[in-house]
Parts: sequence; structure tokens; C-alpha cells
Amino acid sequence: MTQTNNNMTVNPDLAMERAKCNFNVLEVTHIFDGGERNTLQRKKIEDVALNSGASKDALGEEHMSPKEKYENAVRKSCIYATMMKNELAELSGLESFGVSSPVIRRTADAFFKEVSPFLLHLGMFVPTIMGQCTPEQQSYWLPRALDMQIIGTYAQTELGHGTFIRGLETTATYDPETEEFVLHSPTLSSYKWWAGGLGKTVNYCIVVAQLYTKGECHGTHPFIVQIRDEDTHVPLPGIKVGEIGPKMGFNTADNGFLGFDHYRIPREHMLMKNAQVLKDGTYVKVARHGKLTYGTMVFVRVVLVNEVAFNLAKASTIAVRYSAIRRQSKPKPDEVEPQILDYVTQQHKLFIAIATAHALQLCSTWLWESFSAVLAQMKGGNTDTLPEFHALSSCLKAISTSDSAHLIEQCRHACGGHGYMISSGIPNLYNFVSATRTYEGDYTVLLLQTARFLVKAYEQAEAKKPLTPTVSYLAHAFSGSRATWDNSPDGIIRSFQALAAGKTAVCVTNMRKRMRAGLSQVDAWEMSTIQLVAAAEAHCRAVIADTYRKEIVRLTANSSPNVKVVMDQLTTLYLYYWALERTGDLLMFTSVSQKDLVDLQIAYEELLLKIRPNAVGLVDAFDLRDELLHSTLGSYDGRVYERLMEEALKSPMNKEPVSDAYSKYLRPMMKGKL
Ligand SMILES: CCCCCCCC/C=C\CCCCCCCCCCCCCCCC(=O)SCCNC(=O)CCNC(=O)[C@H](O)C(C)(C)COP(=O)(O)OP(=O)(O)OC[C@H]1O[C@@H](n2cnc3c(N)ncnc32)[C@H](O)[C@@H]1OP(=O)(O)O
Ligand SMILES: Cc1cc2nc3c(=O)[nH]c(=O)nc-3n(C[C@H](O)[C@H](O)[C@H](O)COP(=O)(O)OP(=O)(O)OC[C@H]3O[C@@H](n4cnc5c(N)ncnc54)[C@H](O)[C@@H]3O)c2cc1C
Repeated sequence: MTQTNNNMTVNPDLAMERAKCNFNVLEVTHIFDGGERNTLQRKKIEDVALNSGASKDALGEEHMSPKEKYENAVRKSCIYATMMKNELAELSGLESFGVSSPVIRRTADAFFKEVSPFLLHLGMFVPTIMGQCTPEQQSYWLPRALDMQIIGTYAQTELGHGTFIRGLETTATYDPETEEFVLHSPTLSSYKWWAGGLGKTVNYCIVVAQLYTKGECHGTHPFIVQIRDEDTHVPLPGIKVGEIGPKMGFNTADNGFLGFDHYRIPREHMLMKNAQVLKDGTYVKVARHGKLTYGTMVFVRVVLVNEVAFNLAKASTIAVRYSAIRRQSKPKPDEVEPQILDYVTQQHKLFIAIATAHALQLCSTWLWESFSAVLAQMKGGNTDTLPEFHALSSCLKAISTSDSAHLIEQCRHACGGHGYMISSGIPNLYNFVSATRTYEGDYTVLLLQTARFLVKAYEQAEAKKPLTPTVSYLAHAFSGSRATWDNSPDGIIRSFQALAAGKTAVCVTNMRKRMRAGLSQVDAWEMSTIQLVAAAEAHCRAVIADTYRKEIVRLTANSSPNVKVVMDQLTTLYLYYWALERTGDLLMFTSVSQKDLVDLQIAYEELLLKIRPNAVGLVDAFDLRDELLHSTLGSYDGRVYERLMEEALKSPMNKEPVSDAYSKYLRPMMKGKL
């Protein structure tokens, strides 16, 4: 059944797939990693972090009680944090450990099937200190946080409000007598809720509260607040803190609640980069843009695009490898059962997942570079590019998380019944990624932020004013004719832009009509929000398609011919897939004909067949070690059935030949003695 490859026993179907792959897998790995240097660095980090075996558990997390799971996650977080401070810090070339390294973050996934209770410390607490403190505050807090002498989280959301930050109820009232802020939770709905690590792990947190001074409310501001004793870890007087209970995922992250009873903190604990309260209580606004206190959220939205691309790469690796070893049905009676990867419907489910992982990975790098440019400009006092960036990061966060969650679920469907096993790895990926659609700004809410920007840009285009780069296509929205359909990649991208422009135009027209009919601006906007969300989605798809195409052309300029071909096939597949998903829109806003769409469908199906021989090579190119996949179905060697059985035998239910439930309940019932 199996054959040996590099001292590893490999399933013969997988070995056959690898033999027929016609491109250089390593070259594609370099493209995905952003260059050969990054691949080498990633591999070194993975070797140091994973070869010691410290990431492994004797008993699978899924068989532990919630308390055991949590304690095990803390244990491994401490091991990993220590590695990050020592050997990994040097390897990742960082002066201080971890904060900007997605590789370090991704490697951590080998340690946690769900997430680390330190995720919010590194993902939001530290970034907030870096982004919202004055230099003096930073020099005090940052070294302590980076060295993990203190552990923190980001407590913004309350029981009553998550989306609407301006509606938060926690108050921070300045007392000039003592030069302190008094934090208070006036209602049940004002209790902080959700912050990761808050339940049991952290001793500090960033608290976002309504600032009152001299009797006036100045809106929400961030404060750094100690909630537990630095030595005993006991919650401090005036603090009510706990864990919020079981969730769909994130069950090792001890998400918590927090309430304050007139709890006092020193004045200096307000994070004062963007606004200050002087000793006498005078409020001073420093920032040139009103929303800079939302900066950590923007940072995380950028990071999340990369995060979900990585998780989608994992799910597609699992599902494609499994589909190569799984044989099912007998369409041709004289032949052996085919690999399920040979079914065109299976290819339709899976190849878009591979292409989307590439599209999002490349977009995330581009987004990160744009973010760095915006930050550099803001350092010089210029916030002009922030609105466009907020619109861009909002829609990319919304669409990338939503598409990834959908495609991960599709990967599960592609694995049939076995995909439903926790040991397949896919349920944990789905539970993690489906939360990303909600947190850090819900899908609809963020698309509506992008829509605000689109409508303004449309009005600028109408007035023939200059447009910012990502919406420059709106300048062509007033030609009066429908965009010409052309099925070349550039032609399809132009059509996606025409959809976004057309949908935005419809929204503006409808809102104006509604206002003429007597609705207020707010109500006219509200009545148009279904279409506004659709316009923002179309805009985002145009941005992703354009960026993916441009980046792949750039990155493959010096690639070998077969790599160029397979990367071009994936990009084209992405464009065809989304054109076919949006045929109704194309008929509305472009000159596409019924025949064009029939031809496009045929071209799409032929493309699936062309990609088919390279499918396993493409997921191998993601270069995800088995430790990161945590999957019985997706391991490199394809020993799926052996692993499923090994995992089943580990179930505590199999420890005893007869369950206690037999004598307690089954037997009495069956004997009529219950
Ligand atoms: C050691 C162990 C191992 C551990 C392993 C880790 C290893 C780590 C290694 C390295 C670390 C690297 C980092 C890792 C990172 C990992 C991933 C991170 C995962 C983190 C997990 C996070 C969990 C979730 C956390 C949260 O959810 S926190 C809470 C988030 N909350 C939200 O997002 C709320 C959403 N709501 C809003 O943003 C706003 O309320 C709103 C919807 C935007 C509306 O705001 P508001 O009402 O104030 O404004 P409007 O009136 O609507 O608009 C007024 C104008 O303002 C503009 N605007 C709004 N927002 C912004 C903005 N952010 N920037 C700029 N402009 C903005 C808006 O457009 C309007 O403009 P106008 O011109 O139209 O008027
Ligand atoms: C796993 C997880 C971890 C989290 N970690 C943290 C954390 O560490 N720190 C923290 O502060 N928070 C955290 N959160 C909270 C998270 O940020 C919020 O749940 C999220 O921002 C959504 O807000 P909400 O729950 O208030 O949803 P709501 O705003 O109540 O949304 C409910 C529904 O109403 C819709 N809706 C709301 N407002 C509008 C509108 N204006 N227009 C149209 N539709 C609207 C939404 O689209 C959604 O469908 C976490 C959440 C989860 C799930």
C-alpha cells in the first residue's frame, strides 16, 4: 500500500501526485513567503521552535477538561514565550521579541490547536503601548511588557456595546485633588466582556473608557490599568474579573469580563500620545485626526488578512492531500475507484481555496506595505492618507475573513465525514477563522465604513475632483455606456471595477431619490445599506483581483516557465471564479453576453483540469509542517486511515471495555428495571 520516500512511508497516491507535479515547488514557496530569504528564515525559526518536541501534548487537547486545556495552554505559552525571548528573538532578527513577526506568530500554532492566552498581550496590548503612549510612557511600559514581567490584554468591548465604540459606558473621571482617574462601571451592560486572557491570565489591561474631566465628557480614550497583584495575582480591590465561559472556539484564551467599582489609577496611566489631561484637569487634544485612538484596531485588521490567508492555506493543504488519497465511487465500471480529487466538482471546491490563499497572502503583504507608508506619513504629521487606508483595511478585513471562513468550511465539505472529526484539524481552523469575521469590527459594519468612503469618492469623481489610487476607477463611472466585456485578466478586472462603480452609482442615485421623497440623510442611508454593503464588497473584490494579478506578474518576472504558467493559471482561476459568481451583476453593468458567460464557464472548467496534476504540488508549496496542521487527514505522508485509527484509540472512551453508563443506565433500562 505505502512506499518509502526520504525515510518516510508515504501513501502511494500522494507519491504519484508529487511525481507528476511539473513545477518547482520551492520556487512557489518562495513566492508565498515573499522571497527565498524569508523562506530560509522561517524554516530556521520552525526548526528551533518545533524540533525540540516542546509543542507536543501527551494527551490531545480535545480530550482535556476546560481547566486542563487552559493550564496546558498557559504552560506551553510560557515555554514559547521563553523561546521567543531567547533563541527565536535572535533568529527573527528582532531587537526585542516577536511583536512584528508573523512567522513567530504562525509557528506558535504548532503549540496551540486553539489559541494562546497570550495572543492579546502580543497582538493588542503591546501594539497599543507602541501606538498610543508618549515616549516617556512607552519607555516605562514597553520593556516590562516585552519581557513579559507584566501580561496584558485589550478590554474595549462591553456587554452592551462592541461595534459602537462611542456608546461604551465605562467612565474614567479625573480627580484633580489626587491626580487620579476613577474608573467605574455604572451598569451591567458597561462590564467589559470578551477580552482575551482577561479571565485568568493577565495582570494589566488597556481599558477603553469615556473620559470625563471638569464635568465634560471627551469621548473614549485608552488607559493602562493594573487589575491583579503583580506577586499574588489576586484581583485588586475595586475590580470584579472572571472568565466568560465556553465558546465555539478560543477555548484556551480565557476571554473575560471586568467591572470597576470607583477604581483609582494614576493620571499618568491615561495613554497620552493623542490626547492629554493636565494635572489641573485641562483636556488637551494632540492628534490631528480624531480617530487615531482606533489605531490598534486598524493594525490588527491589517494583520488579520495575513492570518486568515495562512489558515486557509492550512485547510486547503489538508483537503487537497486527503482528496488525493481518498478513492470513492465507480463512474467507469472497469476501472478502479478514482481519487476524489479527479471529480471536477471537487476541484471546483478546492482550487479556489488555494487561489484565494495566494490572493490574500499577496494582498496582505501589499496592505502591510501601504500601512507602513501611512504610518510614516503620520509620523510627519500628515493624516491625509488615513481615510483611504481605513476604507481599504476595513473592506479587506471583512472580505478576507468572510471568504476564508466560507472556503475553510468548503474544505471540510470536501473531506466528507472525516472532515467533521476534530482530528482532521478543519473544525478548529473554522472556529478560529469564523470569529475573525466578527471581532475587530463585524463584516457588515466594516463594509459600511468602506461604503462611506466610496460614496464620498463617487461624489468627488462626479465633481471631476482628483481621486485617491484605490478608487481612481470611479473616474470612468460617468461615460454613460456599459463597460466593455473582455475575458482577458485585465478585462475581467476592469469589469469588476465597473461593477463597483455601477453599484456605488445605484446607491447614490437611490439615496438622492429617497431624500427627495422626504427621507432624512440618515434614513436614506439606512434604507440603502444592503446595496452599500454590496458596493463595498464589489470594490474590495476589484482591489483584491487587481492586486493579486499585479503582484503575481511582478513576483514571477524571473520565475521558471512552469512556475509562471501555474501561477498564471491560479490567478486566472480566481478571476473566472468570481466573474462566474457575479454573472447577474456583470449582465447589469457590462456588455457581457449570454454566450460570453457560457464560454467563460467552459474556460473555467478547462482550467480546473489543467491545474489538477499540480494540485498536491501547489499545497506542498505552502510548506506547512505537520506540527502546524494538527491533522489526521492532511499530513505530508498521507497515512490518513492509520492516523484516524490511532487517534480514535486515544479516546478516553476506549480506556474501558464496558462503559459505566452500561451498569448505571443501559442495563437497568434494557432489563426493565429503570
Ligand atoms: C507566547 C505565546 C505565543 C503567542 C503567540 C503569539 C505570537 C505573537 C508573535 C508575534 C505577534 C504579532 C502580532 C500578532 C497578531 C496576531 C493576530 C491578532 C489577533 C488578535 C485577536 C484579536 C481578538 C479580538 C480583539 C477585538 O475584537 S478588540 C475590539 C475591536 N472592536 C472593534 O473593532 C469595534 C468596531 N467599531 C469601530 O471600529 C467603530 O465604532 C466604527 C464602526 C468604525 C464607527 O466608529 P465611530 O462611530 O467613532 O465613527 P463613525 O461616526 O462611523 O465615523 C466617523 C468618521 O471616522 C472615520 N473612522 C472610523 N474609524 C476609523 C479609523 N479606525 N481610522 C480612521 N478613520 C476612521 C469614519 O470613516 C468616518 O469618517 P467620515 O469621513 O466618513 O466622517
Ligand atoms: C472570539 C472573540 C474574541 C474577542 N476578543 C476581544 C478582545 O480581546 N477585546 C475586545 O475588546 N473585544 C473582543 N471581542 C469583541 C468583538 O470585538 C466584538 O464582538 C465585535 O466588534 C462585534 O461587536 P458586537 O459583539 O457588539 O456585535 P453587534 O454590534 O451587536 O453586532 C450584532 C449584529 O448587528 C449588526 N450591526 C451592529 N451595528 C450595526 C450597524 N451600525 N449597521 C448595520 N448592522 C449593524 C452587525 O452586523 C451584527 O450582525 C471578541 C469577540 C470574539 C468573538
